[in-house]
Amino acid sequence: MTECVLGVDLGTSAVKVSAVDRAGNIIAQEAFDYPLSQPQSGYSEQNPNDWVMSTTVAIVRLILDDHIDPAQITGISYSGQMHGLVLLDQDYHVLRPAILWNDTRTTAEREEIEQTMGDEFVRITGNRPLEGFTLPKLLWVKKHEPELWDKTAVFLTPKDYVRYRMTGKLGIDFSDATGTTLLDIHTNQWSQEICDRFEISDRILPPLVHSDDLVGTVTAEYAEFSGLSQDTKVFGGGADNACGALGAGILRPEVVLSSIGTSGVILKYEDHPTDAYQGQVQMEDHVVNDAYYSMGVTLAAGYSLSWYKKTFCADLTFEQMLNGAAASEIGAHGLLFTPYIVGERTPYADAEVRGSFIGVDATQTRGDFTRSVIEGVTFSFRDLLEIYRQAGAHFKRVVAIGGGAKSPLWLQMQADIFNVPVQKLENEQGPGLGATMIAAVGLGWYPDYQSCADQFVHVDQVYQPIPTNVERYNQIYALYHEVYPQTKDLTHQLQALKADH
Ligand SMILES: Nc1ncnc2c1ncn2[C@@H]1O[C@H](COP(=O)(O)OP(=O)(O)O)[C@@H](O)[C@H]1O
Ligand SMILES: O=C(CO)[C@@H](O)[C@H](O)COP(=O)(O)O
Repeated sequence: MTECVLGVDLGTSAVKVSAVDRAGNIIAQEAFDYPLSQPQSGYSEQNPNDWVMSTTVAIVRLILDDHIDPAQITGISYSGQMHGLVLLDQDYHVLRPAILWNDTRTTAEREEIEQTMGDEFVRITGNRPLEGFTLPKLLWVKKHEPELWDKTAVFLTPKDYVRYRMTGKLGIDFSDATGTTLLDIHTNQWSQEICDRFEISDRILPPLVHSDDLVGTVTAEYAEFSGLSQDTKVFGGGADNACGALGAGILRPEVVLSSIGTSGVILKYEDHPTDAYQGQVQMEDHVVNDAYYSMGVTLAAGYSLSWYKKTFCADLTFEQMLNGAAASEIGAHGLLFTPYIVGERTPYADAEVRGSFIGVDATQTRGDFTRSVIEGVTFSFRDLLEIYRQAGAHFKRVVAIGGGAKSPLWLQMQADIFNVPVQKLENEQGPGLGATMIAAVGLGWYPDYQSCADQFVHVDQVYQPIPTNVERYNQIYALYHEVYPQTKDLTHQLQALKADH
C-alpha cells in the first residue's frame, strides 16, 4: 500500500485537496467550491461551516471515488486564504460569518491604526496597516458588534478553523500569524504593545505553532464524518501564499512567484524582514522556519475574470472565453481594463478606487473585452514587479501558479508583459502541493524543504518573452500606468454617489 499525504488548499473560490505519495507524485485531486457573500459593496464574507463541509466532501470523494484507503493517508496539512477573521465563543462555536481578506469595510480602523501607531506599527509587524489584515477586522467587530465581541473567546484564520474541526486543537501557524498584524515579526511573539494599544485581550489570541508541527490527530467524531483514520497525523500548515511559494520551489531570492488565484500575487523570498520596499509590499513569515517573504497583492486578479465571465459570458467556459481573447490582438484593439473592481491593495492602498474599461470603441468584440481583462490584470502584476525592480531586484525567472496559470495565453502574456521567462509547473495547484510538502517534512519523509522540493516540484514548460510583444506591451503599460491617477477621483466620487442612494 502506497503511503500518501493530503494537502488541503482552502482557497477563496473552492477547496482543493491533493493526495501525494512519498515521491511527490500526485495520485488524486478533488475540489469543491463554496459561495462568497457580498451583503454590501466592499463586504466579503464566507460561512466557516461551508469550508468544513466542502473539505469533507473532497476527502470523501478521494476515499470513495479515487479509492484512496484511509490507512494510506499518513499525514494532512493545510494551505489557507489569509487574514480572514473567524470568531469563536467559549464553546468554540462560530459567532458570525468570516470576514475575508478582500473585505474593505475597515478603512476607519486602518486609519485608526495608522494614527495611533504610525511607523511603530510598520517596525513591529513589517507591514503598514491595510484593510485586508485581521487586526482592523477585530477592531471593526469590537466597534460595530460589541455583543459579539463580548462573547469572543478566541479568533482563528480560515485554515486554522478547518484544522480545529478536524483535530479539536486550536492553533495558528507563524505565516498566518504575521498576516494578522498582531505578531512581532522580529521576535515571533504576539505583540503586547499592539494588543495594549488597541485593547485586545491576549485571551483571544490562538496558540502559535510552526507549520510542520504535529498539532494532533483526527478526532473520533471527524473520522466518522469523513472516513479518515484517527491515526492520521495533522500538521500546522500555512498561509496560501507561503504554501504556494513552497509548492513552486521559491526557496531563494532570485526566483519570483506569480499567483493568479482569486487575488493576484507577486512574491519574493527574503532571508530576513527588510524595509527595502518602504512598506509598499507586505512582509510575512514563510512556512520555512526563520525565512520570510515579501509580496504585492492585486485584490481582484482571477476574480476580475470570473466576475467578467459571470456577468458577460455566462454561456461560455473559461477555455471558450479565452479562445475569444486569443483571437483578439495585443492591446485588445485599443481597450484597457484596470482590475480595481473591489478596490486595490498594491501599489495603491485604496479601498475606494474602482476599475474601468478605457477606450471602448464600437468595433470591439467580446473577445477584445476578455483580452483587456486579462491584460489589465497582468499589467497590475507588472506594477508589483516594478516595485521590486526599483529596489534593485533582478529576476531570472517567474514561476506561475493559480487558476490563471491553466491558460497558455495568459502564461505567454505574463512572459511578454514582465519580460522575464515564465515557468509553468506540472500542477498549477502550488498551495496544495506546498501543504503536502509540509506534511511530508513533518512526517520526516524529508529532512528539509529543499530536498522535498527537489522531489515534489516539476517544471512543465517555460514561456520565453517574445521581443516584439514585449515592446508593444511596454507602450501599452505606459498608458495603463496613467489610468489610476487619472480615474481615481472620478471613481471615488462615483462610489460616494452610490453610497448616498
Ligand atoms: N481555465 C482557466 N484559465 C484561466 N483562468 C482560469 C481558468 N479556470 C479558472 N481560472 C481563474 O482562476 C481563478 C481561481 O484560481 P484558484 O487558484 O483556484 O483560486 P483560489 O485559490 O482563490 O480559490 C478564478 O478566479 C478564475 O478566474
Ligand atoms: O490577502 C491575500 C494575501 O495577503 C490573498 O492572497 C489571500 O491569501 C487569498 O488568496 P487566494 O484565494 O487568491 O489564493
